[in-house]
Amino acid sequence: MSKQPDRLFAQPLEQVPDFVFNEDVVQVFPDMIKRSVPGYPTIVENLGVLAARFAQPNSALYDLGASLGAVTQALRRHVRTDGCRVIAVDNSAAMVERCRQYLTAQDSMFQELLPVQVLEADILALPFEPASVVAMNFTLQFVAPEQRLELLGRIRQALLPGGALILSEKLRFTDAHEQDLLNELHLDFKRANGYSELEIAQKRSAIENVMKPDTLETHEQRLRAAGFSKVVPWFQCLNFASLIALP
Ligand SMILES: C[S@@+](CC[C@H](N)C(=O)[O-])C[C@H]1O[C@@H](n2cnc3c(N)ncnc32)[C@H](O)[C@@H]1O
Ligand SMILES: O=C(O)C(=O)C[C@]1(C(=O)O)C=C[C@@H](O)C=C1
Repeated sequence: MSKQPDRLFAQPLEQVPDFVFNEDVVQVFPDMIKRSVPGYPTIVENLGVLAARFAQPNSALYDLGASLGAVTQALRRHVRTDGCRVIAVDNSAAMVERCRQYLTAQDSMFQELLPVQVLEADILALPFEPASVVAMNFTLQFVAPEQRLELLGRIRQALLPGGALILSEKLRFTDAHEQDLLNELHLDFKRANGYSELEIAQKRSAIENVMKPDTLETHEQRLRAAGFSKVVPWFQCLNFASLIALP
């Protein structure tokens, strides 16, 4: 994986453009996400552990919004169920190209990894195959809010009995005090990871139009409306959480 440090927002920009997952972001992405999302390494590794419990023989495991394939790798490290294969999907050409390179390098180093297919596609337009595990790690927050329910409904339809959707998201809070506290603590996390006030402020303007977090209650209600029978939060670190949704 690229070890390049994230300095994308270190210099003052006259106008901060909306955040896009382009080549510049790809170069620094592993460093950016680890220094920006509290608990990210724990979530990724345990996604593999969780998936191993829900994986059904001869089924697809999806990694939606795979970026550089960190979750795909965790699935391949932990799932040992016969006949499973991973389908990693992302609509950023730059991400997909680098993801394929990383996965090919892994394949040449390790035997017995699950087969993987990397698709450059929009998850909003993708017909899903029957699947036992669908992982969406910090991807739904980038989908337009009015399209989220329909997407979750299609995922629910594709899920096999005994399977699960694992959904990780940044959260928003209706209680103003809770929102302010967790937001401030998240900024402290970024500061502790070496981001300057300028980097933090410019990144915030870059993502505020493209990333729209929901409250935990909105997630739970929408997952139910999409046909999921049970929603179990399994991880939260500050304002970032991960949920297991059962069909
Ligand atoms: C925050 S990153 C996900 C991080 C990754 N899952 C991980 O754990 O390392 C969000 C990813 O979702 C992708 N994405 C956003 N909207 C998408 C869509 N409609 N279809 C496919 N991919 C999408 C972006 O290109 C980006 O790579
Ligand atoms: O909330 C923030 O400030 C973030 O930087 C979060 C976040 C994310 O949750 O995906 C946003 C964009 C980058 O992909 C990495 C992290």
